[in-house]
Amino acid sequence: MREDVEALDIRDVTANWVNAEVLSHQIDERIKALADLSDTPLFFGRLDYLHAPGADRAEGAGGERFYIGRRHVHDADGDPMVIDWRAPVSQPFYRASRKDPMDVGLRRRFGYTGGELTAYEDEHLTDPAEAETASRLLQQEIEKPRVGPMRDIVATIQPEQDEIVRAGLGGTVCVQGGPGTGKTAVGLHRVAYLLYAYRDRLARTGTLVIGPNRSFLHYIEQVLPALGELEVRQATVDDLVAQVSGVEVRGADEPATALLKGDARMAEVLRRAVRSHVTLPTEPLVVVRGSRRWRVPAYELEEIVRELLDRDIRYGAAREALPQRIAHAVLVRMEQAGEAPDDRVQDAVARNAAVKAAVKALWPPVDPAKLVLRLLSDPEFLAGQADGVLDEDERKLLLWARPARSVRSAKWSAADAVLIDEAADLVRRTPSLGHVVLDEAQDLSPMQYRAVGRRCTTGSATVLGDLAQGTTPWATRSWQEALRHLGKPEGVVEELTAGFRVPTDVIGYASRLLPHIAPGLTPVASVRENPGFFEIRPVDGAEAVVAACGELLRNEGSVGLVAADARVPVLAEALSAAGVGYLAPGEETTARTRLTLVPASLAKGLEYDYVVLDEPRAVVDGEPDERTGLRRLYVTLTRAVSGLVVTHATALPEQLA
Ligand SMILES: Nc1ncnc2c1ncn2[C@@H]1O[C@H](COP(=O)(O)OP(=O)(O)OP(=O)(O)O)[C@@H](O)[C@H]1O
Repeated sequence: MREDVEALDIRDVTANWVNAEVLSHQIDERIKALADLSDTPLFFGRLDYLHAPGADRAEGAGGERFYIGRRHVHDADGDPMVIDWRAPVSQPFYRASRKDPMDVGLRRRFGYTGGELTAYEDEHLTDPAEAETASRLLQQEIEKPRVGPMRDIVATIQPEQDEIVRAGLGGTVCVQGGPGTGKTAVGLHRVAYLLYAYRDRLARTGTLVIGPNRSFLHYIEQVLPALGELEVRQATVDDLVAQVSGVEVRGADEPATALLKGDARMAEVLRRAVRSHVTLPTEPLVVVRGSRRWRVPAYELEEIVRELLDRDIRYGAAREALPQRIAHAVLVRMEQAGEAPDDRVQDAVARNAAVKAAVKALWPPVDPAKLVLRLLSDPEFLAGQADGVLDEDERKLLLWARPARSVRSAKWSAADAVLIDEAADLVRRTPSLGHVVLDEAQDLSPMQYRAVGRRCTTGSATVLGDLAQGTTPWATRSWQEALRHLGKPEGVVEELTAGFRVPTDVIGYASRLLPHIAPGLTPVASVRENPGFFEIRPVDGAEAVVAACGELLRNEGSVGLVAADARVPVLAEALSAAGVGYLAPGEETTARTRLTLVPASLAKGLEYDYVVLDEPRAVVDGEPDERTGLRRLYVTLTRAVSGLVVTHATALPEQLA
């Protein structure tokens, strides 16, 4: 297939050089998408249907056999050899069961070792004599040592995951799932599925994956390209709002201030602040044209302004409509005086200096950043807009101690940028994408949910998160509430509880924290057969922690040394002193360097084959309050795939007892 594309000769088919450039770009992209990936086999499954799908199921009608793979492959005649895993015909590979065989007689899974076909496994779903067995290949896949960035899971997507992956584009899905239940994997595969099933629509509107930080985005960035999808944008919420707000984030807020700035009530304050720029007219408007003067009385101008204020349109759109509305009022007067003005006259009146001046006075332009600057600097302005919404203490929290002089010199915080983004949307509607995947959603503030929501107003979203892993002061308390802030109250909440990452003993230990951090959540049930390696080791200093890393590095796979942010420098020094090389989160492991030193604040969403967790007490104490500390600890305890060593010199938090 690649050779066919490479051999295309487009010299005679393009009318001009622009067409030729566009076509040759498309061909390059196609060649890239068809690249061979070493270690990635073309197919991983086979389905033998009892009848040809879609055909008459009369007795004697022949069955059909399909190979299932990462992408569609056809032979020289154009006949399919491998069916894309996302095609409807492939669905039984993930969903068929003995209870509902979906017309499949045989399901075969292929196992590979380094790209070589080394095993297969058959299920005769309609044979009553065959006993149900767990898939060895699935077990092997899950137990495989982890190295490098995240991989796709197309060969082993589980039925409950597949339901989410293949949910239609129309609806918003929210997935609550404990650590390692495959939320990120499911979200990424869902994008790939949607791009397949709704290619044209999404090609126009676009898709976006939102993650918590750069290192996380690096960790997941290769999954979609491996599935042949190269066009999906990945960003953090901060990246998104930075683009619109145009301000550089150089400041930080106290937790209480950040909490308030992220509160949904700020949206109302901003709405009022934007609208406060509109003034109702007190003077009539006089337009001079030639020898005639046309007068629109103040009460009529007021009607026009009020009507625009009542309509559900953006401030900027109303501002653009206002000159024509006024011109129309002038035209009515001209007609009453016996003139016959046409559209051109109306346009000319709309551009008349007097009309322009009136618009400027009645409905002045609003600069979103300047507006937020004023709210945070001017106590009287803030009090006017926040009346009945924020009390006096709250308003004090918002006001800068030293008011900024200009947008450029202000020390904007991340939460300020979100406020500017909200204000910008009040002035001009944010364009909507077709689908947005929001990962680690539990850490978003209501205002951040709104920022994400306005990027998919006419599209849908996949929201992924774990209430127990919320570590911000504004962490999500309920998914229904989050969906409301997102503007998708009709979104459906699903729960995943089967754990694919963390070994039984380790998840059992970490789950002791659940009653303290998220009572009511179902603990994760590990599907790994290997109980994993788990040890709690009292140590007397950083050297002993480094020694524990050394021991674990004797195994295959990656090792993560996870520690409270404040302990990272000490451990970095100890590692260097011992001559042990290490990476930062998101950097790719190599054969020589398989150890990553992970600050607790960046551990979320990542995983390592073996983990040394340094000093749990320090992880808890590194957070402003105990519940957040215990949640951070829960995150750090649940990063290991094959084994965990907890090292500690001070007493462990009593909640782990
Ligand atoms: N069906 C599956 N088959 C094989 N591996 C799977 C499957 N589902 C998930 N995994 C693996 O389990 C690990 C955890 O998945 P993932 O990171 O998506 O979980 P998560 O729920 O997002 O975790 P966290 O809450 O920690 O962010 C990954 O290595 C992923 O590839």
